[in-house]
Amino acid sequence: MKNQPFYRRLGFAWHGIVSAWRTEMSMRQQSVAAVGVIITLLWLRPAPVWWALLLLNCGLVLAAELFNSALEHALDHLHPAPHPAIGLAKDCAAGAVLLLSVTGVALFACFLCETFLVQY
Ligand SMILES: Nc1ncnc2c1ncn2[C@@H]1O[C@H](COP(=O)(O)OP(=O)(O)OP(=O)(O)O)[C@@H](O)[C@H]1O
Repeated sequence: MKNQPFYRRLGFAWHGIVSAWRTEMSMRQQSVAAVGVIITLLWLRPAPVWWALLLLNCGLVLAAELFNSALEHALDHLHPAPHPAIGLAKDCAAGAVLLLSVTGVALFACFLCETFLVQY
């Protein structure tokens, strides 16, 4: 399955995103939050640096969520029985999503402060 044509690899990646959307509630929640950020950017039209920072953070959260989901699928398949190492690995992956979500909220708060408190 290595070195497939580009359109097929795109299909595999799209399949992963759609599967995560269907099976993971947190993926759907993070996607809704990202859409909210995009709507806010389109509404307030801030400086390009805010677009870059906020879109980058949204992308990082969703990518971390996909990695988290990938790890869960692989671990559950390879070792279905409970084990402390499996639990710790899943907790670390969830921690990565949490950290990026916290930076996203902090960034969004800074953006709103600059827009509504500093400018007006
Ligand atoms: N096989 C296991 N052995 C030990 N602990 C586990 C195991 N599977 C899950 N856990 C514990 O349960 C938690 C939740 O795991 P689960 O696979 O249900 O993820 P989830 O609730 O779908 O998380 P997310 O919302 O990030 O997708 C893990 O973070 C871990 O602490």
